[in-house]
Amino acid sequence: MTTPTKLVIASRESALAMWQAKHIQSRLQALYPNSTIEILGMTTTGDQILDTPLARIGGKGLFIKELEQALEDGRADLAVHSMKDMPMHLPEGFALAAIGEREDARDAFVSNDYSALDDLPAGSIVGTSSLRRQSQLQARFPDLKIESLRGNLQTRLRKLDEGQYAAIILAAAGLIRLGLASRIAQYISAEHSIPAVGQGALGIEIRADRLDLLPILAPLNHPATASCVEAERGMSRALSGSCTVPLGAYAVREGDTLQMTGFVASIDGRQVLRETVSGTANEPEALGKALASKLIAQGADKILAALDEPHPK
Ligand SMILES: NCc1[nH]cc(CCC(=O)O)c1CC(=O)O
Repeated sequence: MTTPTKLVIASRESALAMWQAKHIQSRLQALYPNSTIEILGMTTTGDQILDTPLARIGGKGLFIKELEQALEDGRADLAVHSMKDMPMHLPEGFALAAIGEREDARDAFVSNDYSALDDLPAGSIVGTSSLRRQSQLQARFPDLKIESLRGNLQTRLRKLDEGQYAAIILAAAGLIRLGLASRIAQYISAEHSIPAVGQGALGIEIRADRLDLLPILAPLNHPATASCVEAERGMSRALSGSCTVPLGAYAVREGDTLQMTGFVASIDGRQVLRETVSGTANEPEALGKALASKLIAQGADKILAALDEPHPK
């Protein structure tokens, strides 16, 4: 392997994306002290459309397309993403070079007035644009009112502080990384709110033909996290999941074994299917598929098909 003279990291410009890019920059700088490691910040379509629920604007690809363009043009060598924002199938010509160690994967309850979900009075307005969070929350608390909440982390916190919501639900990982863990009133257990596929993990994307980068980036891969996230993505792929369907999966690795829970729900949370599997960490994708098959046997395909039918508004 030749040590690179220069590496350019493409990143979105939100505070969290920049934290993630700088984290990878300092890891690379420590590995390759004689190289120049730069960050190329850019705005994506997903950052610009802030008033529409993600499920309606077509999902995850919107946050990564401009970064992939920079990889394509050679303006950047690698792009850093939250694995949660990565589509289940990368566009032709791109590949994941590494998956970094997972931060806390749980969802967080953030409120200025209440210290736990159980304390919210009936009718309270909770902000989230995630169908996954919405369906799991409504299943437990049918009397809460869910309202859309978009924007980067800072924007979402500001909207909470302005009083539009009694509480909001965010990924704990983002808050922790930005030094905002003190805003978390309650960590919601993965039992109660199964996290999004890949939540809390970072992905390093490259152009598929840049084989030269594989050995350079390999030390950034965290094998235990990678097997968990590949298993979760395997389930989602088998159910053709995107952020337009209420679905989640969470795998934990112990030794050579993965233990994994997944769910599929109707948006109102009235139907929630949940299954658990465990198996070898060597074949994570297959384990994810096995979990999907168990969910399909329970009727997951019918729930997902119903989501495709036109519904009001
Ligand atoms: N969808 C936006 C997004 N992408 C990644 C994170 C959080 C950090 C992570 O999962 O790595 C967030 C914010 C959130 O869900 O609150």
